[in-house]
Formats: sequence, structure tokens, C-alpha cells
Amino acid sequence: MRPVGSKYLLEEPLGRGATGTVWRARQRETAGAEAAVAGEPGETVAIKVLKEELAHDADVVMRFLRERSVLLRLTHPNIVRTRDLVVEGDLLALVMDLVDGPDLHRYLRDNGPFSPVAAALLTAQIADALAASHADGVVHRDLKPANVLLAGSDGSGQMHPMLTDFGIARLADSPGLTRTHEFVGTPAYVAPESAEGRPQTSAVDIYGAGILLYELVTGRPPFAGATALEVLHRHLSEEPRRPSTLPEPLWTVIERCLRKRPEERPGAENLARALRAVASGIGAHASPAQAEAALGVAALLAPDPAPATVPGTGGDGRSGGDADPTQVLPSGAGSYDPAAATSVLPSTGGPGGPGGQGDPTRAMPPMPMGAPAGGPPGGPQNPEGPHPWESQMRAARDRNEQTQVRYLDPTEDPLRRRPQRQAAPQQPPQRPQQPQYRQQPPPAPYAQQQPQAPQRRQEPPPQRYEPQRPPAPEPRPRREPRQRSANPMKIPGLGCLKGCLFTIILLFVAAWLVWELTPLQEWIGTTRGFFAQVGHVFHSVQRFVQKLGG
Ligand SMILES: Nc1ncnc2c1ncn2[C@@H]1O[C@H](COP(=O)(O)OP(=O)(O)OP(=O)(O)O)[C@@H](O)[C@H]1O
Repeated sequence: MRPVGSKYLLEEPLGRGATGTVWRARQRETAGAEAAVAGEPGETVAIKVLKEELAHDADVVMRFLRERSVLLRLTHPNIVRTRDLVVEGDLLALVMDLVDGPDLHRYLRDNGPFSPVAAALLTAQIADALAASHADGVVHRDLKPANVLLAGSDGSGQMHPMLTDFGIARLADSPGLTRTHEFVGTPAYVAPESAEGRPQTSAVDIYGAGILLYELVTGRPPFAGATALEVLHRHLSEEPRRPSTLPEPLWTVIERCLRKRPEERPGAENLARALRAVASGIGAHASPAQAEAALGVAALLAPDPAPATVPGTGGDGRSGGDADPTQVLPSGAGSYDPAAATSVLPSTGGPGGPGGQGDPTRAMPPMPMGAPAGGPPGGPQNPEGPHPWESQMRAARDRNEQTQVRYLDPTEDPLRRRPQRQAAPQQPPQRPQQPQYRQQPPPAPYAQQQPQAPQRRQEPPPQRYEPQRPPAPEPRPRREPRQRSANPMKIPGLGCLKGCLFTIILLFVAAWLVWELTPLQEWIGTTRGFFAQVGHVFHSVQRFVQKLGG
């Protein structure tokens, strides 16, 4: 057990994200007046200990202290309460309420997609949390399933989402850090304006909520791709496609949240109201009036007339301001793979857990700075060098284009392979195999869609590329002595001498018989016998040839 300050004892790690490690901890004694919640000795809490790199950054520490009051006063039933902020020596830690439940990413992975009604109701509660924080001027900037904890999802039926990591993206935005380190992450949740370095407002959270809602009902975010660059391009240029099973009113909400222009997205409060209207209108027990109201949901999706701005991104008129002059993307706000942790820093190891270094879904390795430019279209001009995002893109590209060098068995080498004759294996004749198509069950109507058991992908066992000796050539099968045919005589006309002679004799005998036994002699008008006639013909031919030869 490790003490955090004098008031808390860390017991066991609950998980590790890119910005720090979350621990289950116990309160040793009642916290002082500076804490939002004093707590009782023996009470269990969750403590996020920020990474050392963050704790060592003077700018982060300053911001941590400055934002203290904002974070501590952010209270809402759907926001994980921050009870205390500890700054002690090299340690920065956030003391939170402990939420006894999985995060939404893990839940989705284990249980499959939600029904449209359940997804709408869950997202409505998240929108409630956003509405409260936006009203307080706080933009989350890192909305994704991994940052939604599910309290009370213990089978009681009631699911209570709680948004966590408020302010972490903002704390981690450090000019020093984002310049000297590379951030990792994937861009599945990045709003187009964030990716382009345009001013950001609370509308980035609405975009995140739209992606999250889409993922809840389909099991995957709308913009995927093999590389981060591809995903980013899709956010910027591609319209999301409506899945066929999605009810129209729910799609109207998603489509409005995913508008490229932030000012066309609904405000959080309106979003929550609209989602509840949709949930009542598309359910199995919806009255005609509720169904009608759901179909007219577009009218409820009015934008926020005064969206909260993100300091330092230009939305507040302080573009490139002191608080955040270099950060264009929220720290890893985009997650191409929802399991990948948000990060502004390279991982440095630590207790394992979801999102930890051992996490196979972590998408991008940390990259050194100073690589040549080549960033996203419309990205900001950067006089100091490439923007971290540009390097991140390149990292993803490099990762995908890496050439793997491995030993290749000569028998597999297409350049070396020679045609090899093989003795045909003696097998009983087989029926030609019909291709087998698996019959897919038709998609269930949305009203009855149940969370399905996740279909885990069977990972192939890790391949070891060890040099292998080429296999010893197979011994050649001994040649059987040629079998003579039972019939020594070949069929005439197949080039066999014996066959030809036999044919000639046969013809000769046939001609003789015809000559002697038929009235042929009378027809021709000769009295010569067969052999005399043959001799006559022979002499005539001989004379003719001699005449030709002169
Ligand atoms: N208040 C809490 N109570 C219980 N568990 C928590 C709490 N906060 C976080 N956790 C758990 O701790 C783990 C790590 O959380 P953290 O927020 O650091 O990870 P992350 O969201 O994946 O990463 P990041 O947001 O930094 O990219 C998560 O699996 C989460 O479920």
C-alpha cells in the first residue's frame, strides 16, 4: 500500500490510461477543507495518479491548480465526482468517487450492441452530463465509451452512465509536452474542426456523443480505416452512412450530431430531450402520438446559441493563447479504436490494465519529433516544425508500410519454385465440393434487438519466424517395369510396321477374293487372272515412270 498525501492509501490498480493510472484507494483520514468531499476514514475511493511526465511539467501543475475549483464543483448525477486534487512533491492525483462497474467500452465489447431504445436512453443521460458541464463552461473534449463508467449495471436492469476524465484532456494540454513528446491515440472520435485546427467549442462533445451513439447501436464507430490518416479524412470529407436497421428518428439525431459544421449540431440539452422523445417513439409500446413526435425529432435539435468555448483553440478569440498555443487536437481526443487510451505522452510502462502497454488495441507507437511535415489537409501552418498530428499520421502510415523481413522457405518462394511433377495420390474419385455459404439470419427488427453476446475474434497463435531447413526431397517412387499389352498386334494405322504389313496383306487378299469371286473381270472386260492383272498393272506403272524419267 502506498500513501498519497497523508489522507489516502493506494490499494490496487484498477486500470491504466494514457494520462495516468487509476487506483482503488482508501481514505486514511478526513480530508481538509480544500477537498470537495471530506470523506470518512476507511471509505473507498478511486484515485487517478497522473503520469510523472505530467507531474513534472510546470505548466500542467499550474493548470491543475487553476482548474481545481472548476473540477471540484462539477457535480451531476452522470458525472463521476472529483472529491479532491492532491499536489504533493512530484505527485499529481485526482481523488474520485469509486464507480463499481465496467466502462462502456468494455461493456460493449462483452455484451454487443445496444437496442436503439437503450442506446438512446443511455446517450440521453450522457447528454445531460454534457449540458451541465457546458453550462459551467467546461468542455470534455475526450468523449468516448472508455470514459463512460457504468454504475449499477449489475443485472438490476437500470444502467447509470457516469462521465469521467473531465478536464483531463485540458490538463494534459501542455505546450511543452505536446512539442517535445508525441501523443498516441486513434482518431475515431475527433471532430472535424479539431482535426483541422479550427476553433473548438462544446460542439466537439456533441460530435463525440454522435459517434458514441452510433457505436452503441452498431458496435463500431462510423468512420474506420486501416490508418489514422484514412479515418481522419473520413471525418473531414465523408458523410456517415445510415445502417439499415436504424430507426429513422434515431438516425436523424445521429446525423445532426455528426454534421461537419459545429454550428449545425444540437446543443447538449436539446440532444438529451430529443433522444428521450426518440426512445419513447420507437419503443414497442409507443403510442401513435409518441411515434409521431419521434418522427418530428428534427425540430427539437436546435443548436446551442452560446456554446462553451475551448480556451486557446481560437473559439474564445484567443487562438494560440497562453493556455494552449500549440495543441490542435484535444489530447488524443480521437480514438480510432475506442480501447486505445487518450494520450499526449508516450507510455512508460506501469501497472497493467486496459489501455496499458500490454493492450493489443493500442494503435500507435510513440514517435520521435522532428519528422518532416505532411499533415492533414487544412492543417495549421506551424512555424516551429511539424504539428504532433502530422507526425502521428506519418507514424501510422509508416507502421502500415513496414516491410517484414522473415525467412522464406525455398519451397514457398515464388521466384525459386520450379514446377514439380508429383505422383498423383491414389484416391478414390471424389465428388466436386460445393462451396458452402453460411446462411446469415436476417437482421432483427430494431424494437426487439437484444444485446448480443460478443463474437470474439479468434486470434491466430503468434507466428514465430524461425529459419527452417528446407525439407528433404521426397524419394522418387520406383518405376514399375513397363507392362506389355496382352495383344501383341497394334491397331493398323498407328505407325506400327507390323500393323502396316498386316493391312497390306489383308487388302491384297481382299482384292484377290473380290477379283476371283465377283463379276468384276467381266465388267472390266479382261480374262487375266488376279496375279496376271496385278503384274500387268505393275508393268504399266513401270513404263509410265520410265517415260517420265526420259
Ligand atoms: N472513478 C472510477 N471508479 C472506478 N474505476 C475507474 C474510475 N475511473 C477510472 N476507472 C477505471 O480505470 C481504468 C483507467 O481509467 P483511465 O481514465 O485512466 O483510462 P482511459 O479512459 O482508458 O484512458 P484515458 O482517458 O487516459 O485515455 C478504466 O478501465 C476505468 O474503468
